Amino acid sequence: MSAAGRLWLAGCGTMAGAMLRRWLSSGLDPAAVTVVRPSGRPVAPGVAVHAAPPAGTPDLLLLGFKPQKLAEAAPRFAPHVGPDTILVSILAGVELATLRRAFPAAGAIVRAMPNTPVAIGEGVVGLFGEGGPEAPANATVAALMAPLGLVEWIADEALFDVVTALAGSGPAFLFRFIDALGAGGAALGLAPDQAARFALATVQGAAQLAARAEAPPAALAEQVASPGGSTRAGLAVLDEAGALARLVEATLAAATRRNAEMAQAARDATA
Ligand SMILES: NC(=O)C1=CN([C@@H]2O[C@H](COP(=O)(O)OP(=O)(O)OC[C@H]3O[C@@H](n4cnc5c(N)ncnc54)[C@H](OP(=O)(O)O)[C@@H]3O)[C@@H](O)[C@H]2O)C=CC1
Ligand SMILES: O=C(O)[C@@H]1CCC=N1
Repeated sequence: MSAAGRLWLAGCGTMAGAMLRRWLSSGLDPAAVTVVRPSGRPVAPGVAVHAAPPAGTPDLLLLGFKPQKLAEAAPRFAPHVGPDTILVSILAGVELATLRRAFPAAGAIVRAMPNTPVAIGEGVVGLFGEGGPEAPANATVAALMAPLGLVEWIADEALFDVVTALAGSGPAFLFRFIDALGAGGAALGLAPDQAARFALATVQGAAQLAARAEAPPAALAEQVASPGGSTRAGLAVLDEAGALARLVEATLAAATRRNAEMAQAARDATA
């Protein structure tokens, strides 16, 4: 049995599957886990998989389906959620109030926003719960999330959509940057496969250096850019009229807006 007791995953696709992989590789007993997914596809040795909720009540139910599925799925799971069940939702956008309406009997509800690097214990998990970080259920959730990477509580639920854009979607934006770095090198004559390898290793090394350094990333950039040198010429392009900063802010703003739209759609669908 895990620290969270009997753990049910409602949906086990890309994101919940990544979380489960890390939990299992960090020692979670597969016998404590039940996955409910319409396809009934097997997940991992020892993990029970059902196409519909089986009899019983989990200690912790993780909602891992798409926000658009909430109205359809909630009535199927709600009868299995009681006052001793902690409900954890990774649904982008969907607010605590909507979840509480859909699962009125839940003992506690916590929103969690993970990202796919949790699969290797290098992810980010933002948390927001009904009772604040000190509520007993929230300590259980934080302990469950601990092996996944950086786990932090968010002070204000209104900011959860921004957390989702930055950390939840963030890996996709960085994967694009890795591709763009490689494609840029290839456009200037490098063999595409070599450019792709150099781009990935450069991003990996820079991220690890930044994570270990005491200096902030801006200072590390200055260390690379010799006065009058070539890096400075490249940075000038990224910095011209705040080009990169504006592009990234617009990217996060678009993703944040979409999270709010999905929240509204979930509110409407469950009203
Ligand atoms: N992908 C990501 O990087 C991130 C995703 N999220 C959130 O995670 C959630 C899942 O996204 P993602 O993993 O990408 O999506 P996937 O499409 O990969 O997985 C969706 C899962 O939901 C299951 N499912 C569909 N309908 C139901 C239902 N009625 N009851 C139970 N399970 C159902 C599917 O079952 P089956 O496998 O049988 O088809 C599948 O396992 C979303 O809410 C998203 O906002 C949050 C952070 C990051
Ligand atoms: O794209 C999505 O909607 C989800 C939210 C964060 C990452 N994937």
